[in-house]
Amino acid sequence: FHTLRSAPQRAFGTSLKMATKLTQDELKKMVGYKAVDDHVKSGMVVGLGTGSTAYFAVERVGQKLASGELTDIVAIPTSIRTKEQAESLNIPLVTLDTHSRLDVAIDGADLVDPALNLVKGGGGALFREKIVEASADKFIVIVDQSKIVDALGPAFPLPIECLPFCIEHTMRNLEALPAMQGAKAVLRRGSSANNQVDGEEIAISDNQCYLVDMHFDEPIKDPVALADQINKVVGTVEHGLFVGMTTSVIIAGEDGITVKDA
Ligand SMILES: O=C[C@H](O)[C@H](O)[C@H](O)COP(=O)(O)O
Repeated sequence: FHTLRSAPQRAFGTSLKMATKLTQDELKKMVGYKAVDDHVKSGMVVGLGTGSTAYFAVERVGQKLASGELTDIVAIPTSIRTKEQAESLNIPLVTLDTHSRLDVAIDGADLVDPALNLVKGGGGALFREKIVEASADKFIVIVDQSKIVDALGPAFPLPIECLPFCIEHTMRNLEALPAMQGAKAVLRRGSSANNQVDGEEIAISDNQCYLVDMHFDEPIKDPVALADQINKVVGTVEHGLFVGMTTSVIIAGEDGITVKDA
């Protein structure tokens, strides 16, 4: 997973300062555990996110099921990797085909703006994340302070999952969208948790699709318009803009944990 994430680079300005007190993993664990402790109750249908932060939420669900503190939980994973982690923890799994409504979904994010809009998909899991999280009554986002930005855009590229067929044509059409503001499309290469291919091979998503990362020089002015325009490009499957979906964001910062509600 970490190697797949290496394609888009994030600026870790604030987090380096925090790391002198708590490591990045300790911060991720704090918010992952808190999200489960605060929002997951026995009997719920729970969406399990993907990534290095969501990992700790999945771990916590597994712990609480094993101890008997939680019972009668079923969960829906948002990637093959999360499915494998959940199975290793004996978390009972179902799918959207049998459970179309979830009580809660918990996941990380690559960027969070002041309106709690997100960029997701740095780990390539955005389609399964979006279909699951759009079906949840509550969507809880867990991040460390480094993911909080004034506006989506330059701090982390926007991933778009696309069908492989004539990918260069689709990339040109994405670059030409008015709300794309001249962002440059880059086909993601390198390892993926799914196909375990290293080097210059094109990264393949869990859905056997390609990932195109849109690199912005300036803040995205209108995420709603951009999401709408991307959805109309033939050849795209889903994009990493999660607009108007967040219920709460739990943030680990140098002064402890804060919660922002939508
Ligand atoms: O595809 C990956 C997901 O959208 C992740 O939730 C996102 O990339 C954040 O991952 P992490 O918690 O590892 O920074």
